[in-house]
Amino acid sequence: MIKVIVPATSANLGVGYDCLGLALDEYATVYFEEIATGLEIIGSEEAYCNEDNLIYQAFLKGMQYLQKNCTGLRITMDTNIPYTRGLGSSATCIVAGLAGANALVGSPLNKYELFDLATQMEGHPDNIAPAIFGGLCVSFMEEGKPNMIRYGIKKDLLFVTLIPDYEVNTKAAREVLPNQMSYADATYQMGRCAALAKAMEIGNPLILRKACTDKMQEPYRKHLIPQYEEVKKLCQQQDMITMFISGSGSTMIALTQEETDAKKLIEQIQMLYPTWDCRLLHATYDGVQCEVI
Ligand SMILES: Nc1ncnc2c1ncn2[C@@H]1O[C@H](COP(=O)(O)OP(=O)(O)OP(=O)(O)O)[C@@H](O)[C@H]1O
Ligand SMILES: N[C@@H](CCO)C(=O)O
Repeated sequence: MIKVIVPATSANLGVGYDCLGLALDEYATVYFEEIATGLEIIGSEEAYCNEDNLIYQAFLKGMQYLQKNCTGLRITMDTNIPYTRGLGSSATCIVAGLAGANALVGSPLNKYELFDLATQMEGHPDNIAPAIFGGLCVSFMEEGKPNMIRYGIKKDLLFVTLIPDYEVNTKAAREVLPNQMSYADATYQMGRCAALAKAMEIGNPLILRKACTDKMQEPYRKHLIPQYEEVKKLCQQQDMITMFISGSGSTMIALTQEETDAKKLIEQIQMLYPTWDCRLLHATYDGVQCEVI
């Protein structure tokens, strides 16, 4: 049996639309076991217990790429990563399925080959890179192939993760974005994106605060999160370094270096929105891990 562990990821970090992504210390564990025949899926929501399951689709893609077959498969999933909330659940499934197939046939593929295959499925590399390599990844596409470089993350940065009780589907959240932006806005964005990555690495709260003001996607997507403005105001009152939409939402992440401030914000949000799931997360350097058990 193969055991695969994949971290949750937060893409964009405000200004890094489709190119920045960070691995967080919340994980999905997926077991792959070859069986005599058929497909068994355990631990996923009922709606995903069929052949359309994204983990299974990625597993099939991996097998097809490796030109291998499997008689039947049991997939068992144990996850703390919420679906369709902006914490990279789709990337987790894709990476798990491909890594599971690879490990089942003796791991012929390296992480860069998995990165390429997984990005083909997800369509953009920003969640896939940290799900595979861990840490803070800057990625870009060249001639249809993903490339990435990894930054460090200052250890004391805390990610206060506020998960609403409703979904925001990535496809829908991409449809609300305009097709073009001006040179002035592109310049605004590039400077902040480059500065943000370095500021995360060295832990510079002043630059993080200024750099994390996005013009490319948050102004359009905030309308999909009715509590966005209220949460943002609360984060400012609580002196959080910054707050951004995680991936395509609905999750929002506030950044702080003070654990007491993080806990206070969580208390306030839980009083206001008792059905939300609030977690205090940290960055992790652990990308996907596979083990034969
Ligand atoms: N446990 C699961 N089993 C099967 N499919 C899943 C599972 N979790 C997520 N998915 C698939 O991933 C889709 C969610 O992907 P989507 O990109 O909308 O959200 P996300 O990856 O959680 O957020 P983001 O990309 O913004 O970080 C679901 O509709 C489903 O197809
Ligand atoms: N960069 C992606 C992340 C979500 O998959 C987006 O914002 O649409």
